[in-house]
Amino acid sequence: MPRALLFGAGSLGVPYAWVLSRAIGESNVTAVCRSNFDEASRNGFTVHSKLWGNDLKYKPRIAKTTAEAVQQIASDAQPFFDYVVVAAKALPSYPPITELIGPAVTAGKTSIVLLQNGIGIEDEYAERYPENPILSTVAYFPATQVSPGVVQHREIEMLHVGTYPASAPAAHKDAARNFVDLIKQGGASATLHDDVQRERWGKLLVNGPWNPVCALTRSRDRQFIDSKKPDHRNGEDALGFIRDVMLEVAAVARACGYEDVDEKLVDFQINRARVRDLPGVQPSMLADVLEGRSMEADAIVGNAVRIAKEKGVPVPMLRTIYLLANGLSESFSRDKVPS
Ligand SMILES: NC(=O)C1=CN([C@@H]2O[C@H](COP(=O)(O)OP(=O)(O)OC[C@H]3O[C@@H](n4cnc5c(N)ncnc54)[C@H](OP(=O)(O)O)[C@@H]3O)[C@@H](O)[C@H]2O)C=CC1
Ligand SMILES: CC(C)(CO)C(=O)C(=O)O
Repeated sequence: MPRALLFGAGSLGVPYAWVLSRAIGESNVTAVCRSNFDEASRNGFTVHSKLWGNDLKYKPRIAKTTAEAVQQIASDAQPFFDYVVVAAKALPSYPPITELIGPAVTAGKTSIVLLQNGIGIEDEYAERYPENPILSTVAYFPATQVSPGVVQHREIEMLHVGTYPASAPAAHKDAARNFVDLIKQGGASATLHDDVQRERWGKLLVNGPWNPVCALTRSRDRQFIDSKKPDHRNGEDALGFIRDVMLEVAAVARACGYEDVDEKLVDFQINRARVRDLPGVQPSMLADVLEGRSMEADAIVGNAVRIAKEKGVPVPMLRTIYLLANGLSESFSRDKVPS
């Protein structure tokens, strides 16, 4: 049976590790936990899902570090991990996540699965682990850890999976296919892509504007839409602004060769939020702001602004919300430094 290690046991990681535990058994899943270590060690995890059902409980192995996780399986018949699933936020840290997962990555054997939003996040893993399959994924899965080890999920579940880079060798392509099969065996939806970057850009249409705007306004998506409906006095409307930012992201995607990230896809993505019931979805960056935590400003917005600059695509609105979101995120770290 394959073995999987979860690094980042939070809103997204906990439900996907539940899916993996259904496919390979909870004893073959290990979760590295930080703030929810005590709770997870005592009671395991619980997922409440509008799609999969409430009170879904499971108890994988729990470790404080990847080194401890490796130690726990050292005397087993298969003493290595087939998958290291990274579902921590894509934030700069010291030491970096690429290094923290090191003890659990066996050269040529372990697939590193990036369960993270954003664009341009894979390079550091591909550089550090050139012999390992890097599986880049895009999750449509609105979820929030509501108390330690307990996650609430609503509305939609779909995982898009592909190798990084798209031109990876055949063995890496096989690893991506096997991972998709596991997710499906666990009862969730997954789609394999030859080039998953197109899906990353398609999702960035959503996260690029919604995550920072919801964080900056402390509003869920539908709440922000309702904050300013089209108005005869000044003609401004909140949803129209989001659409304009999405069009900037789409222009960058097209400059990278993804021609079908177009106005039609923008309208599809914008409609998903428009038809939601109040209060709407809480993007992960809003969850961070409400907890006073750093936000993925670079992974989700800054990298797109940088790529736009390289390609000569003007993105004035995206640049503005990037600088504001980055400033807000930095303020949380500043607050933590004793004066
Ligand atoms: N939430 C959502 O609805 C969705 C999120 N995403 C993306 O998924 C990724 C994960 O987001 P999300 O699940 O919301 O984030 P969360 O903050 O809910 O979870 C991240 C987890 O990673 C843990 N972690 C971070 N650093 C370390 C470390 N050094 N050692 C051990 N554990 C660590 C955190 O622990 P601690 O609690 O101690 O900080 C936390 O449990 C992000 O890229 C996000 O953009 C994508 C789609 C939907
Ligand atoms: C917007 C959402 C919830 C979509 O799944 C997401 O990706 C996030 O919270 O970062």
